[in-house]
Amino acid sequence: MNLTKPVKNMSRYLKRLKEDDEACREALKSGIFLLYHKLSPLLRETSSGIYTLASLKTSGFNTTPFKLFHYVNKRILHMHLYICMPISVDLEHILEKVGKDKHFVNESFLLGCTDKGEPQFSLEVGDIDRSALEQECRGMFVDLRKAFFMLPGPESPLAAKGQALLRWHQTNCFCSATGQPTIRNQSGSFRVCHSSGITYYPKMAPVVIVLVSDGSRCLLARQTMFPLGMYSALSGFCDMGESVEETLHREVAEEVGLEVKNIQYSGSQHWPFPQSSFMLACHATVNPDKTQVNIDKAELEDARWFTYEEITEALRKPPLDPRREPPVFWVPPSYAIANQLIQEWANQQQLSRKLHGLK
Ligand SMILES: NC(=O)C1=CN([C@@H]2O[C@H](COP(=O)(O)OP(=O)(O)OC[C@H]3O[C@@H](n4cnc5c(N)ncnc54)[C@H](O)[C@@H]3O)[C@@H](O)[C@H]2O)C=CC1
Ligand SMILES: [Mg+2]
Repeated sequence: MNLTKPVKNMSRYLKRLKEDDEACREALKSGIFLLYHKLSPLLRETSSGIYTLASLKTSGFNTTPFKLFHYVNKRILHMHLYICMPISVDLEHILEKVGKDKHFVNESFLLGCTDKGEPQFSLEVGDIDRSALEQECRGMFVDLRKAFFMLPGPESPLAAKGQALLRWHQTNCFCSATGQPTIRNQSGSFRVCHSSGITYYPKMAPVVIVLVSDGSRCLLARQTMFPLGMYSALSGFCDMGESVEETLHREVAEEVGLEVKNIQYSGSQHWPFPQSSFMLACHATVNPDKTQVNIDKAELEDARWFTYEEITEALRKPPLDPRREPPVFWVPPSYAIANQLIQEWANQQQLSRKLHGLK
């Protein structure tokens, strides 16, 4: 069975790998592996100075994305050209060199599939000497928060998913009912306690994130732990049994003392921080004559209404460069769903301004 051939029905194929241990072990032989050291993903710098997730193979060939830059409307678009480059050493060989048995790859977890049908896995190598491995793999392990700023857009969610799955398995090795070890299936889609019969599945914590508008301004807030100058949309974890709408009303009332209406769903995103959050993004409005914020100082450092002009200027700013001073006011980068909400709000404002003959 050649598992690297393009697969017509990717979802069915992945379902099979998730559920069938034998098929998953077979897929490992032709898989692509993302390595993590203490949950930090392995990145590689390409010849053009761009960072990418280092993907290793067991078959002696390595897929390396090469990127071209393209300017459209003053925005940089990354264009990926995937080419197959033979590498002198493969993952099994590397693992052997750093003292690991080649069967160590069986400890990987299934992440998904490339669009060419190649199965992707994440593997934690935390007990291996970090610098020896970095040297062998010609890459470096980078903290995920930092990696998010370095990786091209489409690679960040994959890096996040890989970390989330590894973290979940690391923290669910024992059954909370019996204290007995839990055993994973080959793909890592669940763990079972054979003593109690309980099956544990990887979990995400639902979080509602909402951009509140008063019609001409939007409300952004910052927590003390945010990077200097960054303001984001309001957010909060769902309590047990709550609907998205209930969480949204409660969080806005708790954090800024406002009453919202006209809730509109925008989109969702898996977010690896603080553990594994499932962000549900919405827009909502307040009555324009009831906009006085009453900040809960235990949760937020500040919350302010921002004008269309302030928002469009913040959106125009280039991605944050960690080597430079952060700007006085900036919004979360494009890989965060908060940015999508802010962008949508700005587009909506632009449209209604045009309709009213404003600039
Ligand atoms: N991707 C994005 O665009 C954004 C993502 N976020 C994420 O949303 C998360 C939640 O937003 P916050 O305003 O901080 O939530 P929040 O307003 O509910 O406050 C956090 C507090 O809630 C409690 N809590 C309840 N359930 C929890 C759980 N399952 N895990 C952790 N803490 C829990 C803890 O006491 C914690 O200190 C943040 O940690 C952040 O990573 C926040 C803004 C933007
Ligand atoms: Mg909050």
